[in-house]
Amino acid sequence: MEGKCIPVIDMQKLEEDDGEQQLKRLREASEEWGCFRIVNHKIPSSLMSEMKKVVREMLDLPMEIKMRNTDVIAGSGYMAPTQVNPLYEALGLYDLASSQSLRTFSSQLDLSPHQRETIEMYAEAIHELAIDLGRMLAKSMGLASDLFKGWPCQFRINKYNFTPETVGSSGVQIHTDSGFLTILQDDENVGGLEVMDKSGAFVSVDPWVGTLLVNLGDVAKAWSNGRFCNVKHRVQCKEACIRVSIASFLLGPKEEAVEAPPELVDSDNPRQFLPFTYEEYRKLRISTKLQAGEALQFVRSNP
Ligand SMILES: O=C(O)CCC(=O)C(=O)O
Ligand SMILES: [Fe+2]
Repeated sequence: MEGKCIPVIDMQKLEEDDGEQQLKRLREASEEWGCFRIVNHKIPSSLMSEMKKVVREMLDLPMEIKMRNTDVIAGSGYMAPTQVNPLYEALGLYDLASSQSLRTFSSQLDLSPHQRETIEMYAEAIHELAIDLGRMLAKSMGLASDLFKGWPCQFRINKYNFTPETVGSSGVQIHTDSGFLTILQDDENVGGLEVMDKSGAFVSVDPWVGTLLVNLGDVAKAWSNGRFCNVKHRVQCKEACIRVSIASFLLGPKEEAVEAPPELVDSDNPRQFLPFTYEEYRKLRISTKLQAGEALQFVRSNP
């Protein structure tokens, strides 16, 4: 049973004064898996299901409207199906904490007031959760501060056009997420997501309504001086149903470089990565087509 394998973190317990045990679990999950489910988070399930409804409506818009969702940073806008991932398409919104960006996105897609409002509420709640999670991850490493405030966040709304003919084929190729952390609202009915464990085996992630999945990305690996795992994952077509997911990425610092805090560097743990900006790193991943964390080799201190 897959659900047994992915660690589960209770957000409510984490926020309690005596949350030491949960913090330890969080650190272990981040180091061993780079992936965990969160339960008892503050996002109302009604908001999650309303957002999913709105997202489906947006993905059902005609192609010429979806094409208006243009890039703000490299690769942040609409992605049509390609030869590599023919079953996959995505809409994107950068930066979800900016009301101007939300307005532009909504106008480009001609969204209704209700759709706009739902996206705004969801963006606000997810952003708050991402910052909370960042604070807890820092705390789990013995660092207490709001290190991740002001880091931009991006939405990616994914649709997988699975049919009976495509069962067994790939929805999205193996990759790591480039940023610090991802909060994924996966499809509540349709499975297909698989994460790689430390031994290199893929573990299926079963749908679990009302919970959210967290993945740590390449920036988390660099920021933690190699301690956190940037989890490799992919989506496989396992059933002939449309699959929809909402990924919210807390990317990296806007202008400053990604660097491990000095507390995480000592003679036993020398600095593993050179400072780099998130934007440089994102471009590097795109230009090298190295999507599964391999691009980190170019920013290693001792290549
Ligand atoms: O659709 C999913 O469950 C995963 C999507 C994903 O990995 C991503 O958007 O980076
Ligand atoms: Fe991903």
